[in-house]
Amino acid sequence: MTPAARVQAAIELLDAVIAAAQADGAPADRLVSDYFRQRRYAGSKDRRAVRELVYAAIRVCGPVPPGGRAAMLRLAQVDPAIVPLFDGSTHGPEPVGAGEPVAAGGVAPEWVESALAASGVAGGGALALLDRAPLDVRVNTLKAARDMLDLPEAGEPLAAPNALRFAAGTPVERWDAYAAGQIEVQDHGSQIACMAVAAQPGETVIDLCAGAGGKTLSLAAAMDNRGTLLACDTDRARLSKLAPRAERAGAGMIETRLLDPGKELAALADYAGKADAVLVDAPCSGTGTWRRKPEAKWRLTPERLNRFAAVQTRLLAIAADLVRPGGRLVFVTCSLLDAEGAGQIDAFLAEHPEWSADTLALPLGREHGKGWRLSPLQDGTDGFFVASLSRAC
Ligand SMILES: C[S@@+](CC[C@H](N)C(=O)[O-])C[C@H]1O[C@@H](n2cnc3c(N)ncnc32)[C@H](O)[C@@H]1O
Repeated sequence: MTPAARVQAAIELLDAVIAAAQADGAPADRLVSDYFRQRRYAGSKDRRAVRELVYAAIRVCGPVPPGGRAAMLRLAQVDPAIVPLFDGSTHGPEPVGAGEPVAAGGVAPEWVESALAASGVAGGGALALLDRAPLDVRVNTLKAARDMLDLPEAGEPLAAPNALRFAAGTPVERWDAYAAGQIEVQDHGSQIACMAVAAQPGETVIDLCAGAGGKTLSLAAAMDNRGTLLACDTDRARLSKLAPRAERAGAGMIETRLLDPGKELAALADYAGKADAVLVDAPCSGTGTWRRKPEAKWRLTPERLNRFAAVQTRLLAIAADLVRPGGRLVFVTCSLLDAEGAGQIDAFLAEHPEWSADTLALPLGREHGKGWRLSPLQDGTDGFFVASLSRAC
């Protein structure tokens, strides 16, 4: 592909990304893979270059752009080398027309930027939400120790005791240590959020929103595979990915339970008031994960945010019924919006006087409201809010 053809391909992909974001369609990485599956003539350098252009354009547009060309013209304002590639060549984009619309810059749609600013995330803190994320792995202590592991590349040891950092794109999933279950890909912030659960061997722990089990596997390692660890989710497809991962990790203790939305407590009646700890890694807007999915900023609407917040409130109440007296409830969202973090905890504590917020002392991050915050700017992690609550005996 010529450089101009790559720009045209990126424009077509951006059109698809913008449409999908507004229709709650496929994520950008899937659209990019599908695009190239139908264009086998594109080589790996072309694919990488087009992908870079697409993601760079998403990062430099704040509000939803009017179209792919407008998004690419915004990128051309930041990277002037792109301007001459609008050359009208056979597979390249048409020359720029007079008065052609250029997408607006910024971090995110204005209302989202305002909500972030009201939550203490503005300026460099907001811009860092769109940084490129490195690749973090967790050494699985059920199978290996960080200091003893022999990997093709030496990773940078991080603050979480089993975390190693590599450059983005490092092919860790092709390494023998990955196949052997000695390492798992997991953001450093996610590893630190799991530390807030303080899961101990022999305990009864419920991961209420386990998804494909990223945090469940970390809990199983902390519990040294001893005790009861129940992984739940309402999404069958996600939860079904956990079993093969658990097998690779040697985490035989994990049980799974598929829940019906609205009937969670009935399905968990055998655990009511019995869990030592319940982790609620709640569904959220994902403002803390824009480093990996920058187009998510265009998916968010005030209505969607309200829906996430309502589900979080409900999940907190469900989790509270599962925790034994003296036990703990850990609430996590990968969002830096207070509506999905500190605000949720304030509302929960106001409604549940028998609960109190614990003081957290995690190796990275800082207090935020009655919980803890990790941020891309200050901690080099995805953005997280974490709170640990205790139920009086
Ligand atoms: C942030 S994701 C979890 C990620 C996962 N814990 C990890 O570390 O990879 C939130 C999950 O909550 C699940 N979920 C949504 N509503 C739920 C409900 N009512 N009960 C349990 N899980 C729910 C979603 O299907 C999704 O997998």
